[in-house]
Amino acid sequence: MSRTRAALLGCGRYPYAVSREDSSHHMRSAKDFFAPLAVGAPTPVTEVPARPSRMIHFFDPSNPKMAAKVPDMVGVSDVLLGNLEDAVVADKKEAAREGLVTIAKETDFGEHTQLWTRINSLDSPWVLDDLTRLVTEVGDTLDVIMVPKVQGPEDIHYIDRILAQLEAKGGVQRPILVHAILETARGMANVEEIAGASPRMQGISLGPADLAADRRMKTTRVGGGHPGYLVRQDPAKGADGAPDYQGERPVFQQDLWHYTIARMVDACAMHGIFPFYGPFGDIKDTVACEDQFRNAFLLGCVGAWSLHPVQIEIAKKVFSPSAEDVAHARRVKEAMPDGRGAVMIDGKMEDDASWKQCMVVLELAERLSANDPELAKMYEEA
Ligand SMILES: CCC(=O)SCCNC(=O)CCNC(=O)[C@H](O)C(C)(C)COP(=O)(O)OP(=O)(O)OC[C@H]1O[C@@H](n2cnc3c(N)ncnc32)[C@H](O)[C@@H]1OP(=O)(O)O
Ligand SMILES: O=CC(=O)O
Ligand SMILES: [Mg+2]
Repeated sequence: MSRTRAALLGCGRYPYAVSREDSSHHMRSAKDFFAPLAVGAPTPVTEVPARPSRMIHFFDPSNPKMAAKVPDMVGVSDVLLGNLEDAVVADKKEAAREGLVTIAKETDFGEHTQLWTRINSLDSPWVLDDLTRLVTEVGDTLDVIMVPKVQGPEDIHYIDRILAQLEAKGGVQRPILVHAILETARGMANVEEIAGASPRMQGISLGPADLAADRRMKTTRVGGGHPGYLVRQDPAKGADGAPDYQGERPVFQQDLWHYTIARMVDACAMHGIFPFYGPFGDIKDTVACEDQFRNAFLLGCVGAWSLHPVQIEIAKKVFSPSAEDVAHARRVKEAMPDGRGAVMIDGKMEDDASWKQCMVVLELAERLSANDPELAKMYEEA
């Protein structure tokens, strides 16, 4: 804040006055960042556990058919998420919440499948009961709470404190982590602060549907590309040497979500949390779904949402490194065991930096294959 503006606002204590532009007022001191926010709450984690989360499979706990499928999806989906927010109609909100409590109590999720929920938005009439009921009843079974329509770090601070209070009340043994959906323009502008707002932050998902609406983008699709978002090749020259504007000109479709995903990935990487692509609404278009997921994977995302059982397999395929990439990474590691220097492999230069790229692939492959014998076999044979 300028001196003049501080004087005009009547805060003569400049430079100590805290302005809205100064983000430091959002932060707790570094020393107490990892202290519990309520007496009796579990100690926050200092590092987010890197559990396989290639797909976050959504189900509606108020839908008996979907609920009945949950036990069979344990071990199939890395994450099962009981959705309470959008897609669950208002008169089913309580049934969905109670359905999720029952599922959490009655299902053995084993070692490899996590249980998440997506609560209603913070301004809704349901969210307080969502949190109170779930955390005190099944808090030890819930791994992550997904918070929709997060606008800024203040939303995470609210969730952080109330979770600590409820964990203490319910005797929850380990902290429940928090995942934010990036689906408002303000959330987008604050994405770095959201990512670093609490030690509970596990990750962020892109929510392309709500984000498109909030930004007033003119697409009615749920994620994926758009044929109208393109660049066109220059016109060829006609017989007279002038541009032939009527001739055929190839067009190249561009990625509508490139900026958003890339920025989200940077915010997450900077804070040691995990980025995810969100929903792909065209369930029947499994090819384009795979393309969208792969774009996100290549840019750094660790997983995507699955809205229908058919999308689980797509995510598994895309978010597990390919056998070819694993084989290449191993060759680089063998050629440069300590990751230093420069070598040629198949006519390509490899050095300290490309060695690190290879380590990213190998570490992910190792982590995933520890839970998945089929994948382990594929990598072994690669
Ligand atoms: C866009 C912004 C967002 O917030 S996205 C996140 C919110 N939306 C959701 O969670 C949607 C979840 N998915 C669904 O509601 C359904 O999959 C939709 C898209 C409506 C399609 O359902 P439906 O027409 O029944 O598909 P289908 O006939 O091919 O289903 C075959 C069998 O599979 C079941 N199924 C369907 N989806 C799920 C699911 N997500 N989890 C578990 N089971 C699912 C169906 O019930 C059907 O079962 P059955 O064979 O009849 O016993
Ligand atoms: O919640 C997800 C979205 O795309 O909106
Ligand atoms: Mg949404």
